Amino acid sequence: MKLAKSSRFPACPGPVVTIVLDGVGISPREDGDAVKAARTPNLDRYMASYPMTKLLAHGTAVGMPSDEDMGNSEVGHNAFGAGRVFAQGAKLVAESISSGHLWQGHAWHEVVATAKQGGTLHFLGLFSDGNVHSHIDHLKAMIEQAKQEGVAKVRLHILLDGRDVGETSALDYVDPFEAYLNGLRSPEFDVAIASGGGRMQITMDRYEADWSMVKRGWDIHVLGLGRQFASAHEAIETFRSEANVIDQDLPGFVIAKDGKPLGTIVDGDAVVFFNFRGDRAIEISRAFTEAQFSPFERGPLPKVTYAGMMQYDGDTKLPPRFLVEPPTIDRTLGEYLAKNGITQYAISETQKFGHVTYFWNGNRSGKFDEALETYVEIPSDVVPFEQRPWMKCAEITDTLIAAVRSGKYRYLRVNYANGDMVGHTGNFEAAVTAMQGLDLQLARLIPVILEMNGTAIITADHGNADEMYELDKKGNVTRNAEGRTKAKTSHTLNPVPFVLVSGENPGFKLRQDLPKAGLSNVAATILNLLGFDAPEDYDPSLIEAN
Ligand SMILES: O=C(O)[C@@H](CO)OP(=O)(O)O
Ligand SMILES: [Mn+2]
Ligand SMILES: [Mn+2]
Repeated sequence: MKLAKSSRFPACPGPVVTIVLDGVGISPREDGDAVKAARTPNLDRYMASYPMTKLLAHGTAVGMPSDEDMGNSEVGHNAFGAGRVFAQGAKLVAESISSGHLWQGHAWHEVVATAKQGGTLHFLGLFSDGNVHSHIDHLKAMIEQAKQEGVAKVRLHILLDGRDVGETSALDYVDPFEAYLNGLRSPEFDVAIASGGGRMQITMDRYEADWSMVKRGWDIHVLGLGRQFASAHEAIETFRSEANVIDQDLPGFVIAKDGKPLGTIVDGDAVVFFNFRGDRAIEISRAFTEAQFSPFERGPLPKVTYAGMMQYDGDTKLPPRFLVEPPTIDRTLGEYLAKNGITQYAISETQKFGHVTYFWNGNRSGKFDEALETYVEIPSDVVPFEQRPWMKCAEITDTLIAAVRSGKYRYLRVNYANGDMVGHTGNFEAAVTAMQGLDLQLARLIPVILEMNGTAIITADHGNADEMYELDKKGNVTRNAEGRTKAKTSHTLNPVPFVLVSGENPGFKLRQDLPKAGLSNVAATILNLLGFDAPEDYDPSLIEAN
């Protein structure tokens, strides 16, 4: 994995720093765009006075099945880190189902065999067609296949979305799904929703930001401990009438009959966690599979056959049993740099820490070279982010500036969570504040990078804060009965900025002949800035020598 010194690009004399503004895209429209509405004089100045282009950050450009699919942090950071586009989880699972490959694997056979010995087959995961973490079609295909293979009892544990799909769309999924289950049910096939709750309340924590979420999920799904309802529909309507929360924040619920939960998880059962994306799947997978486990009190661990939709961590091999082979993201930028003696530094706050480490390195939680790599996590607040839209951007910047000044690192990367995490709340004012907080940090950080003779790349992994209003099919802003705009909490399909901030006469310019450039073109660019030629099969660099 030796990198060739470039004959065209001299190595940047100072550090090269990639700044990922998570969820900051470039929208073609004005209304509902918190990025444009925010007063960001510094970002505006960098965009106006340095070489800038737009990068594709959604759809096939990042390995999603179609160009209707928005981007997300996993596919975005995988593309940054790998310098190439790999078919991603969403696509691999869909293909594995349509080819029938999934049903032929060991994992599926073991799951079905367990259920046919008298266990219940449980499916647990994010219940929408967002295609960021999961897709409801994958769930349906598995239920139908289980029935066909003679499984007698299936229970569903549904995590309500409202983050990758409309903020209050849960019933649009639940109601037709109940009708679908009615069609499948027979004297030989008992299938029902057993528990659920909002994805930001239970089960889907990530990067150990808040284990209490996973504990709440465990109690609901496994132990059947929680507020009881006759149906998911009733639970959703009741919670909505009691508190003004969007789907992702709905509390957990247990479906019960005569006071008895419909589907606790017990010895001899099989459990499939049907999300393909790993960050928010790792903690619950650990809870189901680790014999020694300290993050929370599980009670006696039920002996179940547990399978993940994919293997979520290539380093820890978690979970050991999985239905679809994850993409083989190899020879990443991080690995090349490590093998060529280049020092690296990665920093973010908890909510995005794994994005610049685990996702960046092709879904591996470890390092390539302990001695050459420093990873820093600034603990995130555990509050609704519309209450603290600045999040930890100032603290991240304090620490990053010290790292840049130390001169110890040739290549640094940072993710600022604000545009994304606050964008997901659907709160327009908070998203504007988030962008303004971020702008102040750029004004602190960039001059230090330039003072150290370095180069900064300002970019993003996908859009989010750039569209805060839901649009109808014709592209018009939707309004509720009182005439207020309806919030859009999900990512967008918009491109993202790529700004190259360096000292005078850098010796290179942006190429003009790459109209379809995307996030995967960034890695080769970084290698060129560090004075190396990129590997042959990396997507082309965005710069050319003067
Ligand atoms: O919060 C998340 O899990 C996703 C949206 O589902 O956002 P991101 O891809 O930016 O991490
Ligand atoms: Mn992101
Ligand atoms: Mn996001």
